[in-house]
Amino acid sequence: MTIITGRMIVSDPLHWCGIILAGGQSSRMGRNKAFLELEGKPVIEHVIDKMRACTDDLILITNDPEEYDHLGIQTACDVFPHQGPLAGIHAGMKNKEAEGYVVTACDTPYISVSIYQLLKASLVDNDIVIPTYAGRSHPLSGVYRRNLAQEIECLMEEGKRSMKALYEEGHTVYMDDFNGIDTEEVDLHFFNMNHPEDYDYAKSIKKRGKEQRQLNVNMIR
Ligand SMILES: Nc1nc2c(ncn2[C@@H]2O[C@H](COP(=O)(O)OP(=O)(O)OP(=O)(O)O)[C@@H](O)[C@H]2O)c(=O)[nH]1
Repeated sequence: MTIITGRMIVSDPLHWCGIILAGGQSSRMGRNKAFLELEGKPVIEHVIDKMRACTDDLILITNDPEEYDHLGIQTACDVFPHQGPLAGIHAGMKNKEAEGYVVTACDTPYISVSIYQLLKASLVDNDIVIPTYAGRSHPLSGVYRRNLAQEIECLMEEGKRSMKALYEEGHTVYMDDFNGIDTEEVDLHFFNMNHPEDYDYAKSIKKRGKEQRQLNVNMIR
């Protein structure tokens, strides 16, 4: 894949697959978060569009694949159902061959292609690159190397579901400097929707003018 940065075009040696995690319960939202409408289309379509712009291939991991048929992208089910996001990453790696994986949740309408490009560029000498923001690490916005697939399978078999357990299995680095990316774009990248109020907030973001927007950090993961 070719990456266009602010100043130059660089050739990316890795083949990248995007893994969209959509196997959760959406219990706090009370309905499937992926299909909430924002700006005339469901959140999942916003996510797919952004992921297409920074990967060579895509897979969506859900336990209800028929619901996503009409989107025209490959889907697969968790091999370890209802075990959380790490199981979704496992299923993505199992079903799609790639050298690097870009992960996202299905409830993040405003993810930033530029942030993912920075994370990808940092994977070269590492196995995992995790962004940190507002004092927290965000593994569901991370990038991962294929060589972790076996370790993830072992963790799942041992019933270890924590993303942090995975960090110890490879060379993990954290990124908190988003190098020239607009602060609002960074804020929005880490915005996700868990509760109906988060959805209301998401709808209000684009209605308000840029200068009036004040992202409520408490609403971020
Ligand atoms: N494939 C897969 N994805 C999951 C699983 N659990 C959560 N996710 C996804 O991970 C992301 C973050 O999930 P959460 O918001 O923490 O959990 P959720 O189950 O979607 O929502 P709640 O039921 O309200 O906790 C979402 O995109 C979920 O769809 C799982 O077991 N398998």
